[in-house]
Amino acid sequence: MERRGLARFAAIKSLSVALTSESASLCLFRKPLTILCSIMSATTYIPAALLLFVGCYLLFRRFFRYSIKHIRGPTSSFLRGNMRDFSYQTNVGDMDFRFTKDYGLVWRMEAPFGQDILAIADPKALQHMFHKSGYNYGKNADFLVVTNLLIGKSILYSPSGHIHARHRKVMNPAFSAPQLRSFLPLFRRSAIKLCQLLKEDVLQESVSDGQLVAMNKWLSRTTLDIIGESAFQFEFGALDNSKNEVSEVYENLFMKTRMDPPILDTIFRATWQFLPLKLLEFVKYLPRREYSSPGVMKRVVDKVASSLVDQAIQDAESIEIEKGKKDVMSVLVRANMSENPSLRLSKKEMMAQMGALILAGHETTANTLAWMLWELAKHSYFQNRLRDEIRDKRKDINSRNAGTVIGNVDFSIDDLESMPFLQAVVKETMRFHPIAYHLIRVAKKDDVIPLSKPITTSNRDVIDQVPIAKGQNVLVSICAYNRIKEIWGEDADEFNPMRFIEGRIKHEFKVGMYANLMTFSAGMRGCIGWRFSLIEIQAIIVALVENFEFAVPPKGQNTEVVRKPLGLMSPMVKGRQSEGVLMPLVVKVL
Ligand code: HEM
Repeated sequence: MERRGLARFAAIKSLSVALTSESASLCLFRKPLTILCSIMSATTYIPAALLLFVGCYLLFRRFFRYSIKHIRGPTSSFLRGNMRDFSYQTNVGDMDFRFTKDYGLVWRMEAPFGQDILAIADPKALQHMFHKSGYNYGKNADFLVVTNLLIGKSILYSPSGHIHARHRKVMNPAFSAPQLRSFLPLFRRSAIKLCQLLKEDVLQESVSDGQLVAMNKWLSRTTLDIIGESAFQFEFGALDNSKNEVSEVYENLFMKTRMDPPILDTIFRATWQFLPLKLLEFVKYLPRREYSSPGVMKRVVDKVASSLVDQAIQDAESIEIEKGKKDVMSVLVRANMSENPSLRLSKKEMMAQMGALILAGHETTANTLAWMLWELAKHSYFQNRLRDEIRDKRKDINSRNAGTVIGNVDFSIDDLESMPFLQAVVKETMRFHPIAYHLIRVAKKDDVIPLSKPITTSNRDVIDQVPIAKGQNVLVSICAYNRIKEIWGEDADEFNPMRFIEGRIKHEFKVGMYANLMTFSAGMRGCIGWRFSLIEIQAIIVALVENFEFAVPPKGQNTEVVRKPLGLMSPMVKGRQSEGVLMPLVVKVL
């Protein structure tokens, strides 16, 4: 409390200095005050100058560039903007669903210092931004700084279009459909190992009607092992519970860095977009957990990554091994080596890609699976229907293999793809629980964003396009787009996989890369691992539903699950947030 008070005092002090003192330069020329001024300058003039600069810039934007002040939206405070609505929702989407109801598919919010944010869920606007605007909508400073702290300058970081295109070109071959199909046996091995562990080590035989299990923890270990083996032929050994540094630093990473951010921190971050990225690299020295813990993770991943990248480079030089090694990193290293030397990724960039794959491809899939199990636990009818489909397919597989000595005894990609209800459950979970619920983009030049549905402004004008100025912050509401009733049906606020079977979804605009959802984003920066993730999810969910029955814990056991906004939507139990990410389910062996 005391420290917060001091920080608040410092901020108020710097603001008052900015407003009342004479200019810093004049001060330095007055001899008696010189020493005092130079001591004060570091603590007061720098933030004061920053605030003045931000203030002038915002005034300039408001009066001389396109303003979006006429777009309707919620009220906000000048210092905090709408950051409370944004970061302190009980459940991800509470804010977006309320605002789309009040204002339509486009609304205006504010960041600190009255900076406007244009929030968008409109499909035509999203199609324009993600498919028709090239690299005109870049990532914001907050995302760039934090990913750089966490993993370095990977594909996720690349601030400019040409850097990103270079990364993507080298990475694409590792994510081709045939390459990913070859991973299914590996995914199934891990899924079956998870089932064995649950049966043998976790669930007690004496408890016949099910036992409470923190399923998220097991799913997270499984997906970490999978990404280690398939991406780098590296065994994290997370399922075997062998304590390893990587799974330890990842545990509750998003909670440590993103949960309930203090308001001063939010205000501080709001100034980042006005500062050079090089300068912002120094935030890692700030004595706060938000900025120091990503560095700890980076050091741990770098230690593993350095030798793995060296090994992959050595292997790529040997033609024999080249034919054998199929892990993502080996394919990536080979693609890099055949690239024009001036376009090749450096060793540091390759190491950062490893961090990116662990960061983007581990908890995302684990959390999606956790929400899928939760929905199946809540809707036993859907769970039983899925299990029936799996058992029917199992019979087909067994009869296909009958009489063969070495047959294809497990589910193939074709088997999974020919299970319509499984496909529908995956799509509906992706729609209903988009793990990356928001993206923030910044316009790199003036633009006019078209809308599919006109909106009424605060001046009562009806408009079907929004002109914006270079530098405009845009919040892409993935969670709101995925719930638009005109697209997904009147029951869009309910979990119902049948919508994908009955074919009652209306797509006028091509938006997302999978099922026209925005869950994997879209366009040039869309998720490179979407196919990887879908095969992995199917491999795991089929094994779990075939072997276990899932139910939600009985009421009154203090197990109400909420969708916590931690940058990544994470399950937590209301009132037990200090326990970290948690999805408790009653699990029974079948
Ligand atoms: C349910 C699972 C997943 C979801 C919902 C998801 C979602 C996303 C989204 C929304 C983005 C765009 C981020 C942005 O533009 O700021 C993205 C990018 C990315 N994802 Fe995924 N992802 C998932 C799984 C995976 C997996 C399994 C991998 C790797 C094996 C992966 C690797 C990546 C990478 C490397 C990028 C950056 C692509 C680029 O900038 O070109 N993701 N993901």
